[in-house]
Amino acid sequence: MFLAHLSLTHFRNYHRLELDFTRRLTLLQGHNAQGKTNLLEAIYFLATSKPVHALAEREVVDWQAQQEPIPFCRVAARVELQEGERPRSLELEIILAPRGENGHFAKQVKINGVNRRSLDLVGLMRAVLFLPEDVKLVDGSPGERRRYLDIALCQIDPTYCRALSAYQKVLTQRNSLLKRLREAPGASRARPHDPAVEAQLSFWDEKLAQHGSYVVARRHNFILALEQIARTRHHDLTNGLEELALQYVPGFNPGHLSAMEYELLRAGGEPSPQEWQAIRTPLAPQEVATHFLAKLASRRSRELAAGATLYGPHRDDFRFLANGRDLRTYGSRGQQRTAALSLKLAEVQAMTEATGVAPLLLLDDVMSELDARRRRTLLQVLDGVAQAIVTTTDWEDFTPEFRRQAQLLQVRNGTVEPASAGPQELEE
Ligand SMILES: Nc1ncnc2c1ncn2[C@@H]1O[C@H](COP(=O)(O)OP(=O)(O)OP(=O)(O)O)[C@@H](O)[C@H]1O
Repeated sequence: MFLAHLSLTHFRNYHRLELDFTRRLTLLQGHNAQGKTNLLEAIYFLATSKPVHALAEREVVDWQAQQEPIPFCRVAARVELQEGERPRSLELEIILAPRGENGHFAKQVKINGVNRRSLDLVGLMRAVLFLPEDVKLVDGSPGERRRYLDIALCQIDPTYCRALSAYQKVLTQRNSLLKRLREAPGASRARPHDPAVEAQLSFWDEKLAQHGSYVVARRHNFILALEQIARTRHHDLTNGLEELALQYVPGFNPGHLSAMEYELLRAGGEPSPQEWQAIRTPLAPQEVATHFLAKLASRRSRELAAGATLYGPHRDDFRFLANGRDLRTYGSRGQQRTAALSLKLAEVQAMTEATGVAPLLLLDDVMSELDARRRRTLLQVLDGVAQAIVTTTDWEDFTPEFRRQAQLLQVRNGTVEPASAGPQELEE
């Protein structure tokens, strides 16, 4: 995968940008608030069709352009998806509703000039993005971690993307049915045994289990694959001091654990080697579906009383453990950041193994937070990636050797120029 050209119009602080990428490694230098993150965000937006921050879609349109009668922004790229393949053009536009009609926008996707759905864009130009705030993956809410898994898996597996979207629709329908039933007069006494109610709920249970079981099995198996790679990365980054483990905590027991093992997992207890073995058993969707349906059937009264779906992948989470301790609770800021970086580096390899094509790696200001050893290890890792675009405020964060190999660009107030006067060492 090679991103050859990027074109931006009215994207955040880029009024207009045409930029060629000429090398495997690109280093973008700029002072604070010049547009380095925005440029990476634009590339990631095109790869995933999702803004970096949930619900931020309309915010990406340049503030100045928002004064125009029909404000819009456009991100386009020319990409070689496979080596030797003809480059494809990908294009994403956000068009805001005319002023006064607040909140509405349209999203338009074109692939090779032809209108397509947003979903068709996902998985073409695959990318992995690391931002300083990714520490939230470790210490933030479960929703942040689920969003991370969904974006990563959608880029790898279109079936996952469809199952997830179907699951979310079914969940909304099922929730509104449960809410209606709870609010109906005499609900708590009569409803659970009403055959019409039973039939309706069974219908939605089937659908929920059908789509949700694929989501659960895929998330579980993906975390197992990520863990294997992340453990090595983390071992290298921490000079062998920390052993990283990832622990998927599904919203119900999908069948690979005993009731006690599952309770221990949810409570965050320290598993024994045998329990770890059980936790790391791969899952098949059919097996998960059976357990999901049984859970829903046995908890029907509870869900009717709550008026909402209480079990399923919308309640999933996962944990980062270093030497057996949960980093969310016990990790220092630096430990949490390193664990998030290990995860992202693992994602690059997992994605390459799953699809046969290496994704684009986007690293925002990654060096400033790492100690000298971690920086050296990261540079070694970058040596092996297919294409990486990396930002920095300071050239000196990167070795002269790295800078010699990289395309050097300077970002200044929404413009990008080749770095004319390179750093001193390079001129020697
Ligand atoms: N929709 C928008 N329209 C115009 N400008 C925007 C928009 N959104 C953000 N900006 C501005 O873009 C500028 C550059 O932001 P960006 O996060 O890319 O900086 P950066 O170069 O990565 O800086 P730092 O090194 O501080 O992280 C900021 O001043 C920000 O206020």
